[in-house]
Amino acid sequence: MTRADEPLVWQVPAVSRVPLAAPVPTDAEWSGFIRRLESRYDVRQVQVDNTHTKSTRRVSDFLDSATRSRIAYLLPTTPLCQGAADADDDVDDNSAGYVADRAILAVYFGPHMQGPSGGVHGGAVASVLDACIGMATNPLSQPEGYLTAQLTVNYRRMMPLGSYGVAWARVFERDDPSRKAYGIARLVDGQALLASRENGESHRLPVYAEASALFVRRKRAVEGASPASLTQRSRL
Ligand SMILES: CCCCCCCCCCCCCC(=O)SCCNC(=O)CCNC(=O)[C@H](O)C(C)(C)COP(=O)(O)OP(=O)(O)OC[C@H]1O[C@@H](n2cnc3c(N)ncnc32)[C@H](O)[C@@H]1OP(=O)(O)O
Repeated sequence: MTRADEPLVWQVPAVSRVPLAAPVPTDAEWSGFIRRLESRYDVRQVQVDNTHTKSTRRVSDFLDSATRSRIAYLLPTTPLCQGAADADDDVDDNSAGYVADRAILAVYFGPHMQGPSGGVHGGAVASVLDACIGMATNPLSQPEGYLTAQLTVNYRRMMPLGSYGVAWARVFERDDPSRKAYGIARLVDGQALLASRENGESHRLPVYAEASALFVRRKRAVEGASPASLTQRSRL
């Protein structure tokens, strides 16, 4: 066997596990965190159909599995724009005209999202910011929905592994004739955010990353798709 025929063997040094700042939250801890966000920010968690049995599924499965389901999408209870559905509307009633233009995405960055030693992978951070702006742009996951055309991420500080992240996004411009929507998002430490809110502090929290994005609406709806199932529609 010549040297060229030898199988390539990667010499990977042993990697020691980085101790996390906070252990992976239990179900109770995670839902407690989400309920606190809901009450402080007048938002409600969107219940997504993640059963793989319906064509209505619109949840970002990739993020759901990457975070081991420690991810939550939250929308304002009071839409900013006109045409909001009445709070008592039936779930199937097309959720008429709900335009949020804002969204919050809560996520726990666990060991499976490691990038640099002790820090969250930049791709994971970008995905979270992208999904958050996507949610604000198209909160009902309409089938003729928006796709990311451009995403720019500014990484300001390394997000430590083992932290609760909260991203908030805002759509600041929609140009319907050209099917464009422009949005921004920021990622902060979720526990620091809640603590400052609950203590009535007004100083600005450190931003770990921020993004701006251009979303473009598809020309045609995707075949067979319909709006996402919002099982707690009446709470929005
Ligand atoms: C309730 C649900 C709960 C769960 C929620 C989970 C939320 C998760 C959310 C997850 C979200 C994750 C989201 C994802 O991960 S989306 C996945 C990643 N993105 C993609 O795959 C997109 C791929 N690209 C395309 O499909 C097409 O290129 C698109 C659709 C984008 C445009 O192709 P289309 O043929 O339709 O466009 P057009 O040529 O008619 O142009 C129309 C206008 O747009 C302008 N333009 C177009 N492209 C660009 C560009 N790149 N930069 C700047 N400008 C651009 C263009 O100049 C024109 O403007 P004007 O000249 O008229 O002024």
